[in-house]
Amino acid sequence: MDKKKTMLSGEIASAALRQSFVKLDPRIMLRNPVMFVVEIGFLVTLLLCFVPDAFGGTVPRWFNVVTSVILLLTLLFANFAEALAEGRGKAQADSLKKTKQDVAANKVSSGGAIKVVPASELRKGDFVVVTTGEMIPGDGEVVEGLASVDESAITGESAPVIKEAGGDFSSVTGGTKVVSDKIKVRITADPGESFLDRMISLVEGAKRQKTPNEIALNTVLVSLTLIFLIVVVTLPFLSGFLDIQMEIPILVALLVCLIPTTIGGLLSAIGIAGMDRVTQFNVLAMSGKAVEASGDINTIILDKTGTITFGNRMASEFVAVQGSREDETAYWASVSSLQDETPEGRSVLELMKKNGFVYDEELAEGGEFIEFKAETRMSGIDLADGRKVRKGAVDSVKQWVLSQGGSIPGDLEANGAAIATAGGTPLAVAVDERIYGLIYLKDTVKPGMRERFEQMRRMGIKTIMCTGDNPLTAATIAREAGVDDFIAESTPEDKIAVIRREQAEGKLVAMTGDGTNDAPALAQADVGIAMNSGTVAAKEAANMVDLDSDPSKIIEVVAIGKQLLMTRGALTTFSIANDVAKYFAIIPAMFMVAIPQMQALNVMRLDSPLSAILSALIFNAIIIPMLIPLAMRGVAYKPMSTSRLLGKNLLIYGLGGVIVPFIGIKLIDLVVQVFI
Ligand SMILES: Nc1ncnc2c1ncn2[C@@H]1O[C@H](COP(=O)(O)OP(=O)(O)OP(=O)(O)O)[C@@H](O)[C@H]1O
Ligand SMILES: [K+]
Ligand SMILES: [Mg+2]
Repeated sequence: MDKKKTMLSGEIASAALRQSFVKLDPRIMLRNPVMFVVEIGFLVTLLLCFVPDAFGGTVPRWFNVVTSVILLLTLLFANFAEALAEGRGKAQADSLKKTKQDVAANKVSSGGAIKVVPASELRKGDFVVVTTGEMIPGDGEVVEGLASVDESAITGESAPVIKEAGGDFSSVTGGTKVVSDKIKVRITADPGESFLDRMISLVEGAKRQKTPNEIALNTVLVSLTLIFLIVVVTLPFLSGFLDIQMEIPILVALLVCLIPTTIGGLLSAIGIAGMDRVTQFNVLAMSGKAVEASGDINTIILDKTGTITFGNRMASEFVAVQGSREDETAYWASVSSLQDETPEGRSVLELMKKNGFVYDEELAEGGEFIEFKAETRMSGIDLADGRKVRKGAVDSVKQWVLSQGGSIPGDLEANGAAIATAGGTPLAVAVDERIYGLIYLKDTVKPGMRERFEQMRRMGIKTIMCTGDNPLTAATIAREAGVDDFIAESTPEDKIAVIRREQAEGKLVAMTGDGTNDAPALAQADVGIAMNSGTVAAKEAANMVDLDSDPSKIIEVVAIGKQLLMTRGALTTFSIANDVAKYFAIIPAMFMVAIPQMQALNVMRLDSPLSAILSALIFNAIIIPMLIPLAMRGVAYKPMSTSRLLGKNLLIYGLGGVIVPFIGIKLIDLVVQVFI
């Protein structure tokens, strides 16, 4: 495994080396104005190698040659950084493309007959049947049946997952394989628009666009470059008054040393590597902007079930209320769940069997199934004989019973509260105007949640748990998990409202979700992470998809985003501090010959003007490859508030940025003077 990895990185490195030359194309270079200026400088000194007196100068030819070589290396180093950062994604895209071979699909025609067609002919709305051993030919939703599916081609996770009709686990992805059973799938994506297609273009960086942050920083870098360009261009005129001759190659060297080449050369590598870190973490970010936004998040909205708790809310007990028996409660609980395909619904039937209670399955025949909806918080069945059976959130069922003229058993409230205070979810069971009892749905808080939320607090992030559950259960779980705030009995609309409220206060909000009812909120959030196991609607609304379907990963995504922003900030600080130091190395050297008093400014005691300039230029070049590992890996990150982080980084990278070049240039000067 390890061997394969190193071989791969060897391949990536050699491909990146090739790319470094390809990227010298001025049309590509133009996208990075700072490095484009270096390229122009390189062309000027290159010309001087062949025509030394093109501008009437007297600089020795060897100096032009050496300067050209250093400038070319500077360009190649910057290109190599970018190509290296792009490399892993390209390699991953290649392996995904292999998954995307054209498979045969069993298309169900309108008459019901099955016809084998190439997957590329499938369109949105088509139906296909997939059985054991077959590849799922396109993205879609299971409309019939249940199957275990091997999604390792996409998620890298080898354990198969269960896909079934109805509920939040119905979406399937083209390119994954059915390992047992049979499902009927409604295709939801046209060719070329599938998840796999999107994933390929994402990891390949084909659609990579500069993020708003990058554009802003780029503008600053271009402005700095322009300022130094003006300074350097006007320098010969100024020095003309002092009767000092300014040489073109020296001016080029000065310009390159002064403009922010370090960050200019590493900027795009930092962004690509940040996105790559998210991908390696098995989260697909639809844009670099989303990754950056996650670094600035102030508030995280999490749902309770499945995020903070394990989420396999299982019926664990039937609790009768005044006037009913346990077996009656169990009986009606089961009838209401006969066609309820949610995990909660199925667990009711399982508990029924386990406890040896019996129910009449035929009772449901001819009845009308009432599907669970987050809005109503109830599910059930309208029987053919006219009786209406419901189970659901206690409050909702109470309202429903009251609206039909029924009354509420005296001990319902207390029994429900007992379950809720223990962290469970009580579901009331009712037939027409009578409430029979409660179903105790059990769920547990995932281990380590408290520590995670503590970490978030140290980062200055507020956590809000939004749950459809009742206030008592919500309060218990919120307390156990240690979230900052919670909202109970929230509908999908409430989730959007919370997000909007936070955003109105100028906060950036992240949220995770998996259901169709989460889709609007996922779209409203600045960072919306959908679970890969979730519905198509959720995945389309979100700007990230977690392939592992682990909602608590949002916490690490935020950390990666923060690390990206910090790395960029740290290297920008370092780069600009560097340039200041180089200024002091070069300027005295340039004037030293004509004005001996300038020697006082030669604080670094560099050997000669030419060696001083060359040393600064060499340092300017090699600092780029030396910082590639840091740009790719990101700076070390510990959870703390943004302002403290900023202060700490300014100290390390600002001060370091001033000191390192003095030492580096002095050392290089010691070597260079041997040769000249
Ligand atoms: N299958 C079901 N039948 C009837 N009622 C249900 C069913 N599933 C859940 N409920 C009730 O509806 C409430 C809302 O459930 P839902 O799954 O929508 O919560 P949510 O908004 O997703 O938040 P969370 O995931 O944190 O619970 C639950 O608290 C429960 O009382
Ligand atoms: K520079
Ligand atoms: Mg839910």
